[in-house]
Amino acid sequence: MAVERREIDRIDRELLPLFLERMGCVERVGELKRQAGKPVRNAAREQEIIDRVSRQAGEMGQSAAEFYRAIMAISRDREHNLMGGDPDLLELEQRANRELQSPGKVVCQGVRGAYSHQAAERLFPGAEIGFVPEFHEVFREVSEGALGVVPVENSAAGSVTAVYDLILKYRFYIVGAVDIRVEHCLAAAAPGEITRVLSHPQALAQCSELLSREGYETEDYSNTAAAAKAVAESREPGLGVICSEDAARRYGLTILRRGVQNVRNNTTRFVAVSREAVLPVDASKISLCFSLPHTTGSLHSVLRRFAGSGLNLTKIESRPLPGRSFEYDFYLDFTGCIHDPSTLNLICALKAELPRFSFLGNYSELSTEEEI
Ligand SMILES: C=C(O[C@@H]1C=C(C(=O)O)C=C[C@H]1O)C(=O)O
Repeated sequence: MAVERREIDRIDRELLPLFLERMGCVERVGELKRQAGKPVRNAAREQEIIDRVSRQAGEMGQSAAEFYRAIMAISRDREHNLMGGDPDLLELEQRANRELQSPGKVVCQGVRGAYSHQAAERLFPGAEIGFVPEFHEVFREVSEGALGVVPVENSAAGSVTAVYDLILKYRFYIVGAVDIRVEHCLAAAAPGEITRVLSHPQALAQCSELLSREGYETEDYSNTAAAAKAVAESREPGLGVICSEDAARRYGLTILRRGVQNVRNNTTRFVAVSREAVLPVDASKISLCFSLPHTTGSLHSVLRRFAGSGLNLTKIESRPLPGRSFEYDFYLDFTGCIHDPSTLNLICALKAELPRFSFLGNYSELSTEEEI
């Protein structure tokens, strides 16, 4: 094997100067494009190269194409880097507030005592919190300057797709995130036998084991905290509710059982949205969105850029574009800080190359553990 390894080393010694020479040419092409105000990416030229090397490489055609796609992605990143990046993003990175100014109004969906309310209090302690019945109303308030707090994902039930659709529609900035432990309890207006239980269908589903074991009748309600309020007001005997302890206490209910959800670790992630960007120096999570052309490997070629920059992807969600057949917007979270020059360069490159691209923010995430 030693002989072959020496051969490989020799080939690598010959490849490296060629690679560097090619990068030198790329830099000169990049400079000419900058002077001419031309975009970095030239898809037709790249396709020509891919077709040529695939043909010339015979049965290794596919692998050669893959190899050249990687080289060209590296070349484009170099060109973007030399061009200095997207002026709007560079300006935003420099100028955006490093800290959230004292939050004025904070708005969430539901009523007092809802899990959204807990999330808003964790994110913005001491702020004035308002409530609206629907998610789209939260976004409308944000367009008028409020901060919004909305749920995006539950560890058992998955993404809240209606909220992702609004995030993608409005493209406000995400300025914070928090994980809230969803600990349901069974409560009633007074101690005694329960026969019927009100709650949000999600909460009833999350407590299905207890409900069927006890043979309770169930009734859907718009919101867990609103159900708690209704039970407190009705005082109907035998009527119970599945809600948070906080909501039960808030509406003066008697807690009959705690921790009644099927799964012990049930967590919902909330994000804070704002019209204004806030980019703390120690922010650790970046969100962005874009759409992709319907071509083989288009998502892969984007994801490879993250891997190549050593960035860890934590979430990807695709949502259909309204009014188009099977075209999608992608929403992405990854760990990173926009103030890191190589990360900023990657975001600028993606902005220049991807349709419908938006940088949605850079923030830190509060975890449930910090609560205990
Ligand atoms: C170098 C260029 O810029 C980009 C990189 C390419 C490459 O590495 O071969 C090809 C096309 C462009 O997308 C160029 O336009 O030739």
